[in-house]
Amino acid sequence: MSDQLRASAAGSAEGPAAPYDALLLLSFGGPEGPDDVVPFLENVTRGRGIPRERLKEVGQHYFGFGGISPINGQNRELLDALRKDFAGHGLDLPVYWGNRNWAPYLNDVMREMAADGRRRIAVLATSAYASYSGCRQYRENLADALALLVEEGVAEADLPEVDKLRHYFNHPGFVQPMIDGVLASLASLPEEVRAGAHLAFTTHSIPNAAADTSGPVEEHTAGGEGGAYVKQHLDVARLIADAVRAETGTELPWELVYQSRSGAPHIPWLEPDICDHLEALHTAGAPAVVMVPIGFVSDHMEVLYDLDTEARAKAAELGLPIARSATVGADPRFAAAVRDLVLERAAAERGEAVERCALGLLGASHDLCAVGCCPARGPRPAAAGADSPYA
Ligand SMILES: CC1=C(CCC(=O)O)c2cc3nc(cc4[nH]c(cc5[nH]c(cc1n2)c(C)c5CCC(=O)O)c(CCC(=O)O)c4C)C(CCC(=O)O)=C3C
Ligand SMILES: [Fe+2]
Repeated sequence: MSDQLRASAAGSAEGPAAPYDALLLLSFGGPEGPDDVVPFLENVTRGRGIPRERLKEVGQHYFGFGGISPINGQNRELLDALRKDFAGHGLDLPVYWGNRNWAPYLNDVMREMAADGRRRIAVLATSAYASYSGCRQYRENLADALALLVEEGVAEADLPEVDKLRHYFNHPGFVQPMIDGVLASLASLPEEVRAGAHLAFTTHSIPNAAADTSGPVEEHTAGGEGGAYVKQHLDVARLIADAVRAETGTELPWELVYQSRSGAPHIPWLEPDICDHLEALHTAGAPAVVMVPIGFVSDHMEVLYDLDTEARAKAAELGLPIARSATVGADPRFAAAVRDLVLERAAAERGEAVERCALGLLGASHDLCAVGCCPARGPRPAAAGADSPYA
């Protein structure tokens, strides 16, 4: 693009989202057909030390659904919802979408945004909580994409600046749709078991060591207690359980459990697993269970296979009535929450005082990840944090 074009595009950041001139939806990506499955899994697990057996097994989960992960379609729906919401509120902010592990790849979208003259990009990751996989790894992906642009000849001074929006696990636009989902799931259970149903809040298991070092250094723990990752999930679980009690007048027992464990068997990951939990609940005489996938933003493969296929089969085997509540997906309240996060951060970056919307006990999460937040196993550059090599 000519310098003149770049200058006029760069000057376009005015209005309530200034200094931002674009929003990037940054996600995981997933295969869209049988031929994509193996290369996708290779992208995901490169250098991550996942046993072959586990990969074969996960490949079968995808092949069972025709090799198609629902995640890309769900992100397209979220893109539509965001564009509708922005347009409906007079917010003139282009929305781009890029993934870590599958097309449209982040690297390509970053190149496109730079060519379009975007200079200051707000980034929304499709992960609501702190963890290496859900936060720092995305920041590393952003740094890699910027490094690639430099390799391709873009001057460092011309690189777009990227800011990752704060964790939104406790934003009402994320929590409220899940509360409604749990109420709907409860209503779907046979009436005679409803009042005694357990709420099984579930999220992705991660290695205990990664959980312990999740979030800012001051929140790190030792011995598998779980750091910010577990603390944030417990806050959301409590919020939803309290709201359900307020709505139904019944206090339902609840637990936070885990799913989708990967890695080598000798390395400890967060437990208990949802299937073991269902068995324990059944043995203890629980009449029914609602699985609440608070760890996920949409009903992607982890939800479709690990909960809707595997855990449901376990419950059927036990004769345990079960329901699974919806993730936020493209709920308009979530789209509105994203707009709120963009405007909040924009105002903060302009140096204005901001009111930050957050439920629960933890308060709004930080804007900028400090040095040592969710550390990687080895040193790798990460953008959009205090340790970023970029401006
Ligand atoms: C915390 C977390 C989230 C939630 C936050 C977020 O959403 O980001 C998440 C999401 C997702 N995980 C996904 C898929 C996979 N995750 C894997 C492996 C791993 N996930 C991990 C963690 C997380 N993962 C970890 C610590 C590993 C071990 C390898 C490593 O240390 O990196 C593997 C390899 C095979 C396996 O072993 O399972 C696959 C295929 C998909 C796409 C689903 C679809 O296609 O619909 C999504 C949204
Ligand atoms: Fe994963």
